[in-house]
Amino acid sequence: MRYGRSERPPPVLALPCRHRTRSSGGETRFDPHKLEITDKGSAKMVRICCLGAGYVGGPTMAVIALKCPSIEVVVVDISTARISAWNSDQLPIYEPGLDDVVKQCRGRNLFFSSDVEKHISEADIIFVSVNTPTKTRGLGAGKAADLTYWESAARTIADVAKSDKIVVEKSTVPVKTAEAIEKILKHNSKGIKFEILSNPEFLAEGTAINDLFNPDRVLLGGRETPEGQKAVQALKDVYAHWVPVDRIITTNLWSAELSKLAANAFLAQRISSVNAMSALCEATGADVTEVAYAVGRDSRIGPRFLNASVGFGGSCFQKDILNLVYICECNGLPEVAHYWKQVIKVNDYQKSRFVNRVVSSMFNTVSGKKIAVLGFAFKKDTGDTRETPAIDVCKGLLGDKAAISIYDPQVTEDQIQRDLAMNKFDWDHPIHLQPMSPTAVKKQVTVTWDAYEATKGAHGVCILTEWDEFKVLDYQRIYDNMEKPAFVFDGRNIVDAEKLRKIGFIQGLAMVVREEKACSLSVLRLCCTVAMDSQAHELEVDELQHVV
Ligand SMILES: NC(=O)c1ccc[n+]([C@@H]2O[C@H](COP(=O)([O-])OP(=O)(O)OC[C@H]3O[C@@H](n4cnc5c(N)ncnc54)[C@H](O)[C@@H]3O)[C@@H](O)[C@H]2O)c1
Ligand SMILES: O=c1ccn([C@@H]2O[C@H](COP(=O)(O)OP(=O)(O)O[C@H]3O[C@H](CO)[C@@H](O)[C@H](O)[C@H]3O)[C@@H](O)[C@H]2O)c(=O)[nH]1
Repeated sequence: MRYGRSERPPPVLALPCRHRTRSSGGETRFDPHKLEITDKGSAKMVRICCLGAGYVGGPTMAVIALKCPSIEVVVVDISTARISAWNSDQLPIYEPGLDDVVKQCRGRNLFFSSDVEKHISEADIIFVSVNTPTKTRGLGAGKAADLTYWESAARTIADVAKSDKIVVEKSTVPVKTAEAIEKILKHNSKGIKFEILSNPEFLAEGTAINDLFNPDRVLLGGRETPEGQKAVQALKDVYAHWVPVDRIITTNLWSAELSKLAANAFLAQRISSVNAMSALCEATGADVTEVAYAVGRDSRIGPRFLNASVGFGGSCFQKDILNLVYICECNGLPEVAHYWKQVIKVNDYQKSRFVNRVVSSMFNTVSGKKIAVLGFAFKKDTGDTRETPAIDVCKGLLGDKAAISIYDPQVTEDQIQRDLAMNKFDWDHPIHLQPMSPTAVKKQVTVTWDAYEATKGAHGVCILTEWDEFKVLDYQRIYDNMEKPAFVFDGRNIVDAEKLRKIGFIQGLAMVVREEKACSLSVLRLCCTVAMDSQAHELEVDELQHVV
């Protein structure tokens, strides 16, 4: 469970009491163009319901509630544990600034509830922000998006709706999903009108609140009919409460759906490009940080998303690119599918390259050696571990029989053990539907709440998440308490390589030995090819001898 530091589930609190303003028995009509409820002629508060109280639904709706005090927002979920957590002091996700936003509007115009049907039936605009995992079996397994949760949400909407609704795709979905959803909704509609909009979310975890406050753009796709355009305008009016109108882009439905997959593919492609370059840098003595900087100074390329790393993680990039690959294949575009597949392949290569470097640097075996892992989340400022590269790295090291000691400021032991035991793609299903207890809890893994404890007695340290606190650890203290030779492998390029080298670490921080020295010391070659970084240092011969 992703409950932040504490392993104790948050207390279950009752939903705050609400006073409904809608008069009973009155015929309720929602005019999406005016964005107001007309109940026998009188203006009423707009009601939004969001299905899915996860990393997207929770923060997005909290910000809408904060920025639009005149709109009532209810977030519902089939996981009662998640809803309880949203109603408690310990929110189910860690996101800087989120607590503050929720505190300001929860109980005012922001509510969390398990009563899915009630709130669907009362809402005017329904956001669907449920899981869209990668299919694990059947047609398209391992690539296509599993739309089970989306379809189930659509069927519930169709079943319980009693008035016209705007249904907004917030989840990331394959292009043309709206068409399928329309069929489900309209087939069951009993004369009720549904307008489907695509409004993909571009927030990144760890910066979600800032991203929502100041989005680069808000994308709205709708049908090119008068009704479709009215619905688009209605949703535009919601965002216009705080987003400058020139940042609200409107497109047709299919462009909006595809733009989301395209944006993630482009972002991930930059990371795989720089990671591929990091391999070449290590082979040639170039410094990938310097290369990325020089490349990024070209205004046509830009500096962001060029940090070489142990590989990208997170719930979106891999899933969405696999989905894109599948869509290309289905549309008879194998060359295009192949192109995007390489982004994933390079990412997998980068993770296994990291493991190989650790093992080969440490004299070709980590069996029985304690390896400290600093950082388990897929990036800093989140407790999210979905598809984190740390899972693959730890599994790789465990495969070589290492004893791993993990510290992450936001990830619990329970979560780590579950991640290391879970099958591929299982993590992306609602939490209460995931396997309850991991079948193969790793005895080789310990988890601590302290970086110094994790590194005590270790032979090597792997930095796998770029938490700011790892930059300012007392590395002299860490070194003093480690087995010697002490190795550091920086998978995020965050520590000062030169400083660590002076302390005495054998820096997994890419030490490339000059060929002439290495050839006379061929037995020492294995400790020359270390980690992922940037700086190509010359490893002194006496240091090499010391290592051995
Ligand atoms: N996490 C991100 O940063 C991010 C950003 C942009 C887009 N997305 C996309 O948004 C969607 C949701 O992602 P997430 O990270 O919030 O997932 P999540 O797992 O954190 O949340 C999804 C929630 O939906 C609930 N749910 C499933 N079926 C439901 C139903 N029928 N009715 C009500 N609730 C239901 C689950 O219990 C779960 O709590 C995915 O399609 C994802 O690709 C995610
Ligand atoms: O230069 C970089 C930038 C990122 N990463 C890694 O890439 C992964 C993803 O990072 P980031 O994109 O910042 O976080 P996400 O929360 O996964 O956000 C991405 O995925 C979301 C879900 O679709 C989108 O909404 C966001 O726009 C998109 O940035 C993480 O493991 C990062 O450490 C790198 O290795 N190098």
